[in-house]
Amino acid sequence: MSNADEMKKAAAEAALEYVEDGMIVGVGTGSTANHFIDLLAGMKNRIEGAVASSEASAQRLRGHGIQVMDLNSTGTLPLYVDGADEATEHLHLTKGGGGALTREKIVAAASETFVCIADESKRVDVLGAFPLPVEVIPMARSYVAREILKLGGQPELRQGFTTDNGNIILDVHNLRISNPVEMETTLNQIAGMVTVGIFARRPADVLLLAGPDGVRTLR
Ligand SMILES: O=C(CO)[C@H](O)[C@H](O)COP(=O)(O)O
Repeated sequence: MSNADEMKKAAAEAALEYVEDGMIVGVGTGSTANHFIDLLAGMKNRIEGAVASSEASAQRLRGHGIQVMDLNSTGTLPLYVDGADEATEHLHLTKGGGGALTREKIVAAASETFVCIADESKRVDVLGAFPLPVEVIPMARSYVAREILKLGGQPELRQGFTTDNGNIILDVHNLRISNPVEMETTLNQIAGMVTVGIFARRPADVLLLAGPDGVRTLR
């Protein structure tokens, strides 16, 4: 494997091992998750359906003839498969590069097993080099930005972007996240904050990390 896209596809392929007959599968968002959706299409007659973490993924799933289900009618999902912007060996993640972090966090929380799929460029020792996305209620934009500045981060409005929930995204630069659980908890307390793109309180259960020599499984 030479390029990042081939590695993303290899990680997605490895995640198919976790799909069992009759499952309702939670499906994430982004280019790696898109590979997973396309591969899942080959098993569509064996699964009951899927819950999508974004309108974009729901559309792609439907395009393959996979039934998209409402999380309110499925109960706990056995499996959630999604990509990440950054991942540590502790399986702490940052997510939300595609702006779908809120629904991703909901589906991850409602799933028994969260399998994260990524190419090795996503592997980091400390989270925070990739600007951390946070979803914010529009009227709280300035207030939340000031609170983030106090924590040492540099918030930047994602221009021209509205989430599936009608909110804005601030991408936070220069935040060194040495204690992901603590930072996630602190940011979560800010009024007007909808979702923080740190997935540490509910980390991945399995990380499938694809490199030039194959896919490594971290648990
Ligand atoms: O969190 C996400 C979307 O909100 C994605 O999982 C993350 O941005 C990784 O994307 P890609 O697979 O395209 O590299």
